[in-house]
Amino acid sequence: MTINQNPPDDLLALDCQNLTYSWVEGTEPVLSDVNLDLVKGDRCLLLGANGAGKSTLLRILAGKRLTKTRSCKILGQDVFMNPPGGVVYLGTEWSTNPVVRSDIVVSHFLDSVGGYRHKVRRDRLLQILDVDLDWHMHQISDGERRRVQLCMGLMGEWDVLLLDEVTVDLDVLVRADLIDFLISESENRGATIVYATHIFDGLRKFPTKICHMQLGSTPRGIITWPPADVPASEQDLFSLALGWLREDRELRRVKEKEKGRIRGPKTDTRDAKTFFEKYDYSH
Ligand SMILES: Nc1ncnc2c1ncn2[C@@H]1O[C@H](COP(=O)(O)OP(=O)(O)OP(=O)(O)O)[C@@H](O)[C@H]1O
Repeated sequence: MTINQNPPDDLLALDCQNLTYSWVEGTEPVLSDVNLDLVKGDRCLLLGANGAGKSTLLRILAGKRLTKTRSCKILGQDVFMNPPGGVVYLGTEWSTNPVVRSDIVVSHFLDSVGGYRHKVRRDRLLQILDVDLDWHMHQISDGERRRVQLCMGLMGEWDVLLLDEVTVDLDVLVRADLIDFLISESENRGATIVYATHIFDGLRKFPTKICHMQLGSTPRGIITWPPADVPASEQDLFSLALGWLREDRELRRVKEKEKGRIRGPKTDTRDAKTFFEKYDYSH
């Protein structure tokens, strides 16, 4: 595998150096010395275990969290102090907002967020995402609501897209068409994408870069994908992720054990006995 090194500055879409972040000041950082630099047109897959820090990183890149380190730029601009235009962040929390679950018709909803300004792209996305403009937002499924979110987020001409596992509830056909659309956006317009996901089905053609997020850091840097030194038959994202996540779990266990923390069942069973004595499950 080859590591990406020193891209020219004018090509850099995303430049994040030694980013460190703690949720609560003075506590152990959840992100530590994270490095992520991508050139325009890159499609980067962010891989990591639950809790590794992927969402935290994407939210920081989207300018939603203030960090003390001033080392995070998109298209040459500080993501928090001087946020660049053309950045779209799509996360799962959107669908829990009561507004997007209210009795509003999809056509009105999309117009209210500027859909009329992007009619050609909006109509193309309506096709790809198989969205009915007459749906009512409070009467559609989670996956259908997700498609409306994607249509809303993608209809403008974004330069950088930060996707946080928003394809998990799409059916496989819509997901495959969406992946093709994203690939064409980066190839034809030089748009840059960072995509955090745990699902690797149908992603073979997607990444040009891979970043392994391990317990809040990026020990492997940015890996160019597909790797020139690995035969195509062995370029399996699922196996790669499985190997990395096993390694992460071992490392995490060692670190937690040093702090006296252990996951899973406790060795002392007194609490469990008390629990079963207290509640009668025989009927
Ligand atoms: N609001 C919060 N306050 C404090 N800690 C938080 C908060 N949100 C997340 N964390 C912690 O930050 C760490 C990273 O969380 P994050 O959501 O970034 O992980 P992730 O890699 O996106 O995980 P997943 O794959 O499960 O989505 C976790 O240990 C989590 O417990």
